[in-house]
Amino acid sequence: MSANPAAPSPVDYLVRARWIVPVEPEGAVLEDHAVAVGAGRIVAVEPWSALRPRHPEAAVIERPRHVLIPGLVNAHTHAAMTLLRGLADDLPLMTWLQEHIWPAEARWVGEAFVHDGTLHAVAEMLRGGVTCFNDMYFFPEVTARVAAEAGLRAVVGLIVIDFPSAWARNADEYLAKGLELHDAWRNHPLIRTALAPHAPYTVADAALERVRVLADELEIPVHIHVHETAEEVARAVAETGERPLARLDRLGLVSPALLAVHATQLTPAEIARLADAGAHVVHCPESNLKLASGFCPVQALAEAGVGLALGTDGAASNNDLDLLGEMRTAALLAKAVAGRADALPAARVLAAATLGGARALGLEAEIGSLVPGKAADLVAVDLGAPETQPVYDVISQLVYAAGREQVTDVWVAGRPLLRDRVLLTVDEEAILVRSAQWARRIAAPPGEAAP
Ligand SMILES: CSC[C@H]1O[C@@H](n2cnc3c(O)ncnc32)[C@H](O)[C@@H]1O
Ligand SMILES: [Zn+2]
Repeated sequence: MSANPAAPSPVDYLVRARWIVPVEPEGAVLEDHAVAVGAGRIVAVEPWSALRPRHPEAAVIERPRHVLIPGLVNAHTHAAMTLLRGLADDLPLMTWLQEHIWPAEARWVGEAFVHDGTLHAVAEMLRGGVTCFNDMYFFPEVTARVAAEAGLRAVVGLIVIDFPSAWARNADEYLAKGLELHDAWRNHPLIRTALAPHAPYTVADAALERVRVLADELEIPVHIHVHETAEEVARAVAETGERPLARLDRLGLVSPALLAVHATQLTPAEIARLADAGAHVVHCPESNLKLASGFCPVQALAEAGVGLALGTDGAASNNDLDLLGEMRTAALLAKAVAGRADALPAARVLAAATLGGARALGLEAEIGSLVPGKAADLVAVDLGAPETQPVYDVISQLVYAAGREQVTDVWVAGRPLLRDRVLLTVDEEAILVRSAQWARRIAAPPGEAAP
């Protein structure tokens, strides 16, 4: 595969790996191939024996025990919540949110919290092979700045929620500030925006209508928690007679722009409607399991042709930002839920964690697979350790046996951000010091200063 043979593009370096899994076509495995990278883009993915003679001057990065995959796309998270990891565990969603997380956020969330928490998340995600994350949190301009400075991609949520926070007082102000943010970052190569109304139960119709109009006008995605639990749906039906997804549909939000996060409660008619509309579901299996929220029917969604992406959710409900691990959980859980061992096979779940996320975020032309012309967002995973040997099937090894600690190198737009497990653009030690300081303050009893 080459970009355009008539006009050869300049090549800066070649990454040669034992295996390359380009994700397009799904399930393909290339042995002893290399990716040629020029000006931050993939110029070619070809056998080493063909590529090297054409680019004898190019620098070479050899990864002889590794598989090279596209950067992972974490399609739903709240990055700054790394600072609340482990604060409140073993609770159901609404108790967790209302009695623990929202009070903690009301007390602690500000620019410094979002800066330090997001930086911590960026370090964790890069070390796990995530090169793009779709975020929903307060102070999104801080999230955008942290991601841009670290050099990874972020889709930053223009959040809306019907309660005041340190960032905005009401839906009008959330949206006004979101629009400012959208304008400020519109030409940045790594940062995009999405409208991010929190959930049907926290955003009124009037604001959701404005979200729909803005999404159409700006041509950006709409990212929302929906049908996360049976309780959410039952309460909406009891109060309004309408299921939340039906309400979103009535307001014009069920469209190709929709990222429906969680979606554990779906009737066959709702699955058909999501498919018909071209909407996307973001599956967050570990958060759903931990909060006992329910099971997303991924096999039924796949059979209906609904686009599937994968997310970790925040570190306060997961409790990690490990998308490689999330792939494994998703694949295993799908089998248990569908009662079929062939549900969500390894190649399909890898596609969900890469191309599926890229598609949901409107970034398919740019990222999600190793195809000439796309950005060089690459991840090398070392399969040489005993834990991942012997190798019969590389993709199965990656999904069912590999751990994120086997990610050795990460490039975004051709720029190395992790080399031999060392972060190159963020100061890991300083992050850990800051996070420990936050934890001491947050854990201190109210009224007492942190030790
Ligand atoms: C408006 S900023 C995002 C808001 O969402 C909260 N949150 C984190 N995880 C979940 C979840 O699984 N369901 C619903 N809301 C969640 C987070 O704490 C922020 O307040
Ligand atoms: Zn969430």
